[in-house]
Amino acid sequence: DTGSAAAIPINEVDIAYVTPVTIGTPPQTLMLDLDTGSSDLWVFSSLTPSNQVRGQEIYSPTKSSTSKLLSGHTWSIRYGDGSGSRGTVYTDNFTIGGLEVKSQAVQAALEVSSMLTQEQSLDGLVGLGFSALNTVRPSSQLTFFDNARPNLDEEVFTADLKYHATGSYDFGFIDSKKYAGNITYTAVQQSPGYWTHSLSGYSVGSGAFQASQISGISDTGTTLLYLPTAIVTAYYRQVQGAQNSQYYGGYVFPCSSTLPTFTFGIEGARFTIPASYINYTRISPTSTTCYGGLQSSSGLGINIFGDVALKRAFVVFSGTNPPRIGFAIK
Ligand SMILES: N[C@H]1[C@H](O)[C@@H](N2CCC[C@H]2CO)[C@@H]2OC[C@H]1O2
Repeated sequence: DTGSAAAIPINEVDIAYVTPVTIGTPPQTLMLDLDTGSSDLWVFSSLTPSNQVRGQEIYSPTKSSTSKLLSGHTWSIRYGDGSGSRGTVYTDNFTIGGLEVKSQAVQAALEVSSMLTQEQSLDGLVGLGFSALNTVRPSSQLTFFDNARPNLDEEVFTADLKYHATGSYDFGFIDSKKYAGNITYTAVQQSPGYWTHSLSGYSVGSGAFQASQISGISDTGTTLLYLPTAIVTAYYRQVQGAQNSQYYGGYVFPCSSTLPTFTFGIEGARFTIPASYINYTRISPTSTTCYGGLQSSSGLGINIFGDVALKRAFVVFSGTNPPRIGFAIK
């Protein structure tokens, strides 16, 4: 089997991407954030208090003839950005881009944080990290990818996220029309459950490439690129008027400043992020101060290769044994 579905930016600065999925019988369509940085599949639901729902589509298990309560099971998740949710668990038929998993664990939210209530275009998440991170208790549940794997033509899924445009996620096959040249693979450390791998180094603008193993996670659910402070300060030293603002919680600069590109290495391959991706957003609609798409990871305890980096490449998440991750120019 294979599947292929759109990855649609939810706002004009690509803060997150959503993908249409169907749940249950008859199918209920929700727009979910496919997130390689977590491993819970949870949705806004008929059980979510109405004052915590603001425009999201919801999953109603009672309207699905194939839903089953996973009795006695609960879940609770807290994300890196401070948002979170918790609830109960059903199994039901779940489809992404024509690929169906029967009795997928669908975690129905009983409570969501205010940040999630405010994200009106996001109806929930599909965790595509390793199942070891799943928070359902007393027995943890498998991700959509782990459930689908036995039926996939190839044990992979790919992410083709785009800058200010709709991209795609494919399951079970590698679409050679979506990239140029070769795919460069590198080893994944699957413990504790993220797609953890290393960059082989970086360069700022036309500067020399600094070879250095930088370990981090490729996370489609994180908007920006978070790297060690030394790298980030070297980058913003090249930006007129840049400063690390306590007030805005990161590097800001005059929107009119010229930004250098940023190149990261995967083994011997090089991926150059355009300055436009790093001139991420105005700090408010009328401001002339802009917030950077490259920020320091020092507060996170982990480096995160988020969408600002991933949207530069065609990325293959390979569930082979051992797992690996591949990057290609597109
Ligand atoms: N894996 C990420 C997750 O996808 C993010 N959000 C959690 C809930 C919605 C989603 C998109 O905003 C959050 O930022 C970092 C980490 O947690």
